Amino acid sequence: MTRPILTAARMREAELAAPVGLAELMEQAGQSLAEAIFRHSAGPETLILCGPGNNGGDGYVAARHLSARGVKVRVAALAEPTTDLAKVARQRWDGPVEAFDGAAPAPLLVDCLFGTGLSRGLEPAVAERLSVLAGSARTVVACDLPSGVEADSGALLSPVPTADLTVTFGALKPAHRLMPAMARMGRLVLAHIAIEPDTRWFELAEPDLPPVAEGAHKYSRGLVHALAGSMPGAIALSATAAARSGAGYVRISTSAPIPGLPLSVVQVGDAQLGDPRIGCLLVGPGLGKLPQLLTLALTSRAPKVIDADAIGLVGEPDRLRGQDAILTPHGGEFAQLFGDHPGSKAEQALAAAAVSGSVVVYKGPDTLVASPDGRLGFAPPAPAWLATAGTGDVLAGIIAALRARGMPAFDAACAGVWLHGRAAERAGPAMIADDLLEHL
Ligand SMILES: NC(=O)C1=CN([C@@H]2O[C@H](COP(=O)(O)OP(=O)(O)OC[C@H]3O[C@@H](n4cnc5c(N)ncnc54)[C@H](OP(=O)(O)O)[C@@H]3O)[C@@H](O)[C@H]2O)[C@H](O)CC1
Ligand SMILES: [K+]
Repeated sequence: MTRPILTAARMREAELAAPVGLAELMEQAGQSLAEAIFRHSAGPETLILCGPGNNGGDGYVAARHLSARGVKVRVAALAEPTTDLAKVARQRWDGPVEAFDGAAPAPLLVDCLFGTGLSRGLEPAVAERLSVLAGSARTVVACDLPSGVEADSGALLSPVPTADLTVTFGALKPAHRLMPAMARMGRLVLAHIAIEPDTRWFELAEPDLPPVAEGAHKYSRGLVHALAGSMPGAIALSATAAARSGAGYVRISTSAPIPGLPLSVVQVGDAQLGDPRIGCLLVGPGLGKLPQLLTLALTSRAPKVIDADAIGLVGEPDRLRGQDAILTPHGGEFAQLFGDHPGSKAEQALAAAAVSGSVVVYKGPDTLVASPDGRLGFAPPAPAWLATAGTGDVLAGIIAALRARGMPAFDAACAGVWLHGRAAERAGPAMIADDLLEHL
């Protein structure tokens, strides 16, 4: 089940359109916050920091529910509530409210200072106090977002403590799955509240892979044709990854035999791109400066994955319109082809998909998959150790295989990114790209 993602503005629209009133939404938010805290740590002495807005309002509601469970709860307010909702929530909290400055630490800290309404960095003194209280707590829980995080871009507007648990409501926000904020979330719990998240942005989840049909043969299971360039090691990684990802048949056209490939990967001298059985072409890994091979690949009508060096040889993004292409750039390749588009990584990925008419896998510690039709997948956190040579070649091979197996381009890219991250988790921190192959 994928988790929906809404920007702060879309969240506010959804809240206003909800079948229940905002007060009821806040009650549900605060109650689920209390529930998640209690499940996570069974209620040690707790200090809840409440800000002036509705994020603070959630805090007062949670305080009431935790106290009703017998938890020793203290509330410290940064300022008096400024919204009607938060004022009511404050009034319904029947315990004392301390001043934020000077509030003593507690084993469990709940940060309800700011959420989606953060408009600038925290005052330095406030950020400093928050960091001291977080540092003294055994467990830090963030309400909706750790305070200081900008909900839509994932930027940190001031120093942000790392939470052990972040509880968000109704839908994830982009910041939950964009760096650097993603690294501050800890375990991310999405609490259900009565809003209808109508969105085509979502977090990638385990894919439904196409079954191997009865009576399948190697062509019907998908033929991946890879074009080798000047550095054969990279395309060998991609081709082996494609074979391990269920392609029925993997073929490499190369001007010289490539050693060390599985015997099941066929090497041929000429590209035969007119072969109607090709399920997906793969060009780019190890290509080097051979633009003629990209041009050759673009003469084919087959679906294609364009990766690595080939991305730098495209020239204008609209050259790819109508090519049924999946692009897999990392940050540098993305900037080279699409330039420095303003806006968040999410907006950049969607703009790139629109202008190129292609699915764009914008890789990084936070990886996005964008479709020209506006769908946007956000990858869950992947291990930092994926940042090693050759892992991009493996990803390109996985995606090419899934595309050749008949998955639509956007679904194949989303599934490939998800599987790639899980394979890295199983391979462990000492992995090199080659190790990924046995975990596919
Ligand atoms: N998701 C849901 O369905 C629900 C969400 N809820 C919670 O509501 C917050 C959003 O509440 P909102 O009041 O819009 O905003 P915040 O509580 O995040 O804070 C905004 C207030 O803080 C002031 N502000 C903003 N930045 C700073 C700063 N750096 N220093 C000081 N003060 C700041 C801001 O005023 P400004 O005019 O100064 O900008 C606001 O007063 C959401 O995150 C959820 O937790 C509801 O519970 C409903 C359900
Ligand atoms: K918060």
